[in-house]
Amino acid sequence: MRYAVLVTGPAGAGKSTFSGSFMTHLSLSRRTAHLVNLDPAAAAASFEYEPAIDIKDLISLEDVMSELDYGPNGGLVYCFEYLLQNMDWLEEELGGFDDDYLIIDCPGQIELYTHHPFLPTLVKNLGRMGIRTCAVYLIESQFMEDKYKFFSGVLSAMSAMVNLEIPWINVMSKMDLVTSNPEDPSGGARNGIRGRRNIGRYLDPDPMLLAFPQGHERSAPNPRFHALNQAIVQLIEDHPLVSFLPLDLTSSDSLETVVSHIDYTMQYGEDEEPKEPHDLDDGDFQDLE
Ligand SMILES: Nc1nc2c(ncn2[C@@H]2O[C@H](COP(=O)(O)OP(=O)(O)OP(=O)(O)O)[C@@H](O)[C@H]2O)c(=O)[nH]1
Repeated sequence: MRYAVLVTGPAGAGKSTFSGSFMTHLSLSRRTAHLVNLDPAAAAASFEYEPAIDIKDLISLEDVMSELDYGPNGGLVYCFEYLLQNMDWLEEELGGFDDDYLIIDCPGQIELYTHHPFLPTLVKNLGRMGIRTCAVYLIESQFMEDKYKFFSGVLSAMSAMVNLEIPWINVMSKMDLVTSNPEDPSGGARNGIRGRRNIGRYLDPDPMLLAFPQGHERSAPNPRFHALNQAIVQLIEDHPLVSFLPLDLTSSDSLETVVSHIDYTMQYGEDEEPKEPHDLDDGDFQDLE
């Protein structure tokens, strides 16, 4: 069985940084992992590890824009259409990786997750190739600075989950930016981000945050939107699909927790055969001593 984790989320959410830390974590746990870059616009410098498979070897956004005169968004759509027409390329590239973990770093254009058919089609193709896939959807902790921005993040996560229909984990990234002082009377507002004492209402989104606007946090929304806000509250209450795992990359325990959830969600290792003694190398015996 092969496993793939799609690392998704809006631009700048920390997908490439998380993918790099995830790679390091798996390698320290003596697990074989490979990075796959699915962003045709990604700069080589954005990767901590060189991708084993890179969509830019098939097609790059830069070439599409210069040769076909597309803009960046139309160009990205063209690149994904091209990828889907050339799945044999991906299949061939993936052919050499048996029994491995693939970390697929995706582009940050939100429309790719919410309404384009590309990722669902890609996931179907990965399934056909015997690759079990789950998605990690990152939004960054700065979303909690503004509850309207935060709920827009919750709704886009929900929409992406419904569009992809695969095992799914939502992650609140960059938690190192959130103040850790529970006694802070401003709730961390002085630092621009709410303190940890309020975090629970965001990690497990409390729709009531939206229902009763607090005038001092931000100017109250236009009354014309009250009914809309109520409807969103109702939607989130009736369908509590989204909750977030906090990710603080300065803490190895935090990363370990997120990786354990990913393993569990993908049922990683359930189909592995027990190792025969002759499959073990010297290092394995040292570990057992
Ligand atoms: N403080 C902090 N900064 C982070 C963390 N993760 C990423 N960043 C910073 O956030 C910025 C964006 O990070 P990336 O990993 O490139 O984000 P991305 O989602 O891959 O970006 P796109 O591919 O452009 O969508 C960079 O400046 C990172 O250094 C984190 O856990 N904590």
